[in-house]
Amino acid sequence: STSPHIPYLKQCLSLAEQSPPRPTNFRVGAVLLSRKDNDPTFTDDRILSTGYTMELAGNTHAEQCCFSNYAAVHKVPDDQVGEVLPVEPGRKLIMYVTMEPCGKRLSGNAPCVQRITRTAEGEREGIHKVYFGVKEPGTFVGESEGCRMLTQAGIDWEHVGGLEREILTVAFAGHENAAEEVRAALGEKETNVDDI
Ligand SMILES: Nc1nc(=O)c(N)c(NC[C@H](O)[C@H](O)[C@H](O)COP(=O)(O)O)[nH]1
Ligand SMILES: [Zn+2]
Repeated sequence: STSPHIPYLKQCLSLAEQSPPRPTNFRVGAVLLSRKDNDPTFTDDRILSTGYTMELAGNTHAEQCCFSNYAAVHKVPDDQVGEVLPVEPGRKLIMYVTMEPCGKRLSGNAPCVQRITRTAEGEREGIHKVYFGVKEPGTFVGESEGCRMLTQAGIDWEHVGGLEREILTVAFAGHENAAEEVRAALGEKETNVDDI
């Protein structure tokens, strides 16, 4: 049986496919939900928001749009989204993203890990756990920092395998040599001539 996380990653992948292809980033999709504790089949999940790369104006990331969409619905500025996310006993806030949240961005804009950690303030736990389908490839920032930074902030995370090829194919679509980058990111060795 497939993991119960897979349908959510597939929903994130559908979101990512709506992102305009660019050589300067990855096409990513994100879903934010509230989950009841000890609910192994996720029957009582409540979707709170979704987002995809460049859904909103400017050089925006999927996770950023997901939070920004929620903040807009609740009529607060983006940096106050933590104050309007639901705090409900016996429920946790969960984020699904096709790709590991960024710890550093070439543009210098606030990385998504920072946006995630900032949802916790005072009594509010904020985001409890992040599930993603691939670690960030080294294309832009080399060794990814996202997971280490989440751990440092006390936020749990988990890589859910099974959709890597699909997720990377969508993510790299705007890149010059997308197919080769997907293969490299999948860790497939180049087949050089003397190996044939
Ligand atoms: N998790 C994630 N969600 C996204 O929506 C997205 N576009 C990236 N991409 C990560 C990549 O590291 C940055 O896109 C580059 O570092 C360029 O930085 P900018 O995006 O221009 O700030 N990562
Ligand atoms: Zn990001």
